[in-house]
Amino acid sequence: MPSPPRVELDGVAVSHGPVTLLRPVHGMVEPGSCLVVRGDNGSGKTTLLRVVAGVQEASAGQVLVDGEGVDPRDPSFRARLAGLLGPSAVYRDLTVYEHLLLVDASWGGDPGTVEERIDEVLHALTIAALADRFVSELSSGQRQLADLALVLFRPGDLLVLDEPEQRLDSERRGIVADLLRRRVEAGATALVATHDPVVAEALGDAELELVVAQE
Ligand SMILES: Nc1ncnc2c1ncn2[C@@H]1O[C@H](COP(=O)(O)OP(=O)(O)OP(=O)(O)O)[C@@H](O)[C@H]1O
Repeated sequence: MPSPPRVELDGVAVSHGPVTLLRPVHGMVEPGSCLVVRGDNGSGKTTLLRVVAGVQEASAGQVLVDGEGVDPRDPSFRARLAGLLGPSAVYRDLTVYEHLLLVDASWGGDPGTVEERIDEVLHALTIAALADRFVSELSSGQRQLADLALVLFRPGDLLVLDEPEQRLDSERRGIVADLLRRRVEAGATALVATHDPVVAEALGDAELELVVAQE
């Protein structure tokens, strides 16, 4: 298995005309570590994570993953990335279980063990009882847990997670923080934006504090 990636934030900045979304950010996320991204509302956490995941372009600077620029269409980058950037797209008529089957098949998971692995991730996230429910009919917190299951089911070793604790009760926030910590320890590099000090403490090897741009 390749080692987890090193991520370099090399003066990454985003603006739209005169509006600054993200002031220049410099930093390094070491392989197998978790960078927690903090900052007030509007400081650019989501924007930074979107640039790292390749869904938004930087207007200055660049993100380097193992020394290479991010290309969201490159199959090897896509295979590495496991991103939570807002609610996932879902099929109205597929269950939680069926969505996980789809993700696993897309990334070449072993069909012989998939049932067991789905059980495991759903139990770990406390949503085993929801396996046969439509994703589109879950409560907002249940939906967040299902979205996390879809992310964790990808084989990627670059986790880019925007407020994974959003809409979760305090017990489940702890459970999610522990699960993510274990995933990093098993061989992943993570960037996680959070407003939750408990999640930040449990997960972060380092912190990056963003500051709201003054126009
Ligand atoms: N599509 C967009 N067009 C223009 N400005 C945007 C757009 N998306 C975000 N912004 C602006 O960019 C800045 C950073 O937003 P961003 O969502 O990255 O902040 P954040 O730190 O994630 O905030 P929060 O803690 O509220 O989630 C804000 O001033 C926001 O208004």
